[in-house]
Amino acid sequence: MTYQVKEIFYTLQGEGANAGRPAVFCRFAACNLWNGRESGRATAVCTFCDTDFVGTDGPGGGKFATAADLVTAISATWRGNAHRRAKRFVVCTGGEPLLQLDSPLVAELHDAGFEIAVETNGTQPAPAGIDWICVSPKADAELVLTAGDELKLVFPQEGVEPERFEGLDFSRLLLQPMDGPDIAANTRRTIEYCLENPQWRLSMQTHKYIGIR
Ligand SMILES: C[S@@+](CC[C@H](N)C(=O)[O-])C[C@H]1O[C@@H](n2cnc3c(N)ncnc32)[C@H](O)[C@@H]1O
Ligand SMILES: Nc1nc2[nH]cc(C(=O)O)c2c(=O)[nH]1
Ligand code: SF4
Ligand SMILES: [Mg+2]
Repeated sequence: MTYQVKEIFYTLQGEGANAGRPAVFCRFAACNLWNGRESGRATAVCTFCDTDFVGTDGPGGGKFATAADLVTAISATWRGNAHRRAKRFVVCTGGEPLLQLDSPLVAELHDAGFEIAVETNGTQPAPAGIDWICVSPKADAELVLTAGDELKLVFPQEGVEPERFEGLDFSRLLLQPMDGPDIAANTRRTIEYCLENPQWRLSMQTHKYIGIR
């Protein structure tokens, strides 16, 4: 299969329980919950997206004919020194990565020594073998991925109480303030929610505050 990738870059994971960990980000093009165009935002299933995932024209982006080709590009983007305590780490995101991340790509990434994380909206099944699954449910989208390493709910979302997700099989429950015009108020509300409901922890988008990608 041909993989369509918006961009590939090396940075620190900014969000969630792995925040601060060096990673190659592979941002797959396209999403099933928004077409990515501003004109379509208001009528999309997911309306608050902070990301440009349209096309294959970003840094390191392109169309990759095989899993091996894509892994060659991801490997070339990793620039950490080898160390016994630090495996190479790739975060597959998008757009919606589970529209494209398949078993051959999982196998090639593992063969190249990568630990694989995914950031997903949870509407698609995941291929076996992914090492870290982060699901971020969207209010109006059916959730099919009900287990993983972290559930990271963007907060607040109209019509969604975090409680809805507490019975699912996730190791960590995280709330991430919704970025946009109300980020200050959303951050205060998220902090207050966690203080009152300590089964939830705060996930900040730290990269936005420290000025990295
Ligand atoms: C751009 S999405 C791509 C992966 C996947 N489509 C998803 O939604 O999880 C990456 C992460 O950013 C979060 N996100 C998107 N827009 C956001 C916003 N305005 N504020 C806070 N988090 C946001 C998503 O919920 C998700 O956890
Ligand atoms: N530094 C950094 N961390 C991130 N964590 C999740 C991201 C995403 O867009 O999926 C992201 C991102 O875009 N940059
Ligand atoms: S599901 Fe993810 S990529 Fe798609 S529009 Fe929403 S936040 Fe953006
Ligand atoms: Mg992002």
